[in-house]
Amino acid sequence: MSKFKLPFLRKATTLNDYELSKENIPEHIAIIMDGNGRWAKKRGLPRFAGHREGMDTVKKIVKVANKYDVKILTLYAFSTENWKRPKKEIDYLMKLPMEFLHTYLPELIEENVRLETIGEFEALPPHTKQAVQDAIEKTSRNDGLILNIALNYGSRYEMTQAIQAICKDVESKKYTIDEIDESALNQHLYTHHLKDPDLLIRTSGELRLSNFLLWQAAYSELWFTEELWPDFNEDLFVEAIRDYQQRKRRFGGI
Ligand SMILES: Cc1cc(N2CCCCCC2)n2ncc(-c3ccc(F)cc3)c2n1
Repeated sequence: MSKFKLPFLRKATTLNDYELSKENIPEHIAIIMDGNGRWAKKRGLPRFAGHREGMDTVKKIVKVANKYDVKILTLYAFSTENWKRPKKEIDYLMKLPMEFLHTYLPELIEENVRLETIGEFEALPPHTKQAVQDAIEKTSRNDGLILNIALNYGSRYEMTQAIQAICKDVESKKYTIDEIDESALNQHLYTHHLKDPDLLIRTSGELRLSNFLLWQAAYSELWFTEELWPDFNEDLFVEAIRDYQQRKRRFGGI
């Protein structure tokens, strides 16, 4: 059960006791899928066993997001900081996209899911790029859930790249310094075509954003759970949405 249960809420025997209001489903949910290594360690398994179990949870949660009519699901699969991990682990992780898509692309197509990615795609290994690019093309005409995978993604890098692009635009007189506003920065982010996340979930009890969507999550509702990503499930997903629906969203107003 999540660590941050809202005390005034009626105690539910099961999450199914709560009706989710259909009209207030968060359009964009972003998830930091944390706790895979700890999941494996708790079971005396190698870390890659946690990543593999975590990949199965991705498949489950994509289905659940579709079931509750979420429009965009952004998943933090590999950060720019993850290159510091042991080579063996990186090599394993860089094969997961191919493995996921080899078994699950037909189902993504069947479920009308459109695959997208954010991050420095070109720096990924050729086999990873090939598998993902192929799946992006094969799902590009789908108009259902957008499954947006953050691969080699880092928010600070994303923002510095955007600032450099804006500086070049000013140098080339595309616009003046006074015309630089929030939308100018938005337009240069990987997520320029997506609405900001309404709800950001992080598993495994860590209470940090870890360089994920730092600009985009400025007004996102944050929801944390002690559960490790491989143990994340539909009940927790529904609990996060129900908590989101209970909160007043003010966007800085009163
Ligand atoms: C690098 C990496 C790691 C990865 N993990 C499993 C989930 C837990 C977090 C880390 C490990 N998963 N899970 C799915 C993908 C994926 C990537 C691209 C794509 F088009 C479709 C699926 C993935 N990619």
